[in-house]
Amino acid sequence: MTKLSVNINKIATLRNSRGGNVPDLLKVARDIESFGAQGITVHPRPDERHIRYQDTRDLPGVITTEFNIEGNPIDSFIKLVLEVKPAQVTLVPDAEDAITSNAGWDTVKHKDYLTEIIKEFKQNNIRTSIFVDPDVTMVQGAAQTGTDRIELYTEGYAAAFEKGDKTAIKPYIDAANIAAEVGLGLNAGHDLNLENTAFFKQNIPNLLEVSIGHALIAESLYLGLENVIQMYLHRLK
Ligand SMILES: CC(=O)[C@@H](O)[C@H](O)COP(=O)(O)O
Ligand SMILES: NCC(=O)COP(=O)(O)O
Repeated sequence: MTKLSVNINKIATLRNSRGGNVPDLLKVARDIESFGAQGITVHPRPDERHIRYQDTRDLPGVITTEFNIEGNPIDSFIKLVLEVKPAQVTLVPDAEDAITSNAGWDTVKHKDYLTEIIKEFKQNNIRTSIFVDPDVTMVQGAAQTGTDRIELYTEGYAAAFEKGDKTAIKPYIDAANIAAEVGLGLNAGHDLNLENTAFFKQNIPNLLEVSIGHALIAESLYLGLENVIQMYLHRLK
């Protein structure tokens, strides 16, 4: 079975846009779990434009499924993760000014750096995952760092799939096979949605977990809008 971890960054984006507590991030996280999702993912960025560091501290008090914290391991992030002790930390090499994550790690170039950070997280019983492109060398490099898992960066697959190009799955299959060979657990995420997730799951062996946020929240709006408009119309009769 592949677990679904819902990334709630976009709920925080909406909340922050008005400065109050609507929608209530903690309530949404609990609801997501009660609807069956097996995990909650957050990606606190240094500018706290969506998830705030305080959200990350508050969530473990209300959620009961797997908590996954993603981010670039700058000092404040490392400190936060060691304080919160989530089930899993996913290391992502995103620049501070990036709109969203846009590349995986160069696990060969950053081997020593990653090895040191991963060791510290693992000593604190936190499972580690590294965000990587579907590149065999990068997967092999990840194995050298001692990480438990990798997360395959699926933006390339999602973009090609949208254009009708299903051959883009090929490097992901190769990467998944190498991951299994070298003993790495496999996660995936970025731009997965209701259209492209089933094909990905059907073709990728040993897929343990996907984290999905942006599309899932947009789809929830589309699929919920009709119901809510009817409820308003009823009140306005
Ligand atoms: C690591 C990754 O793939 C990202 O999708 C990320 O977690 C989303 O972050 P934003 O919500 O800031 O775009
Ligand atoms: N790790 C990927 C993630 O958490 C969600 O990415 P996206 O669905 O918001 O693109």
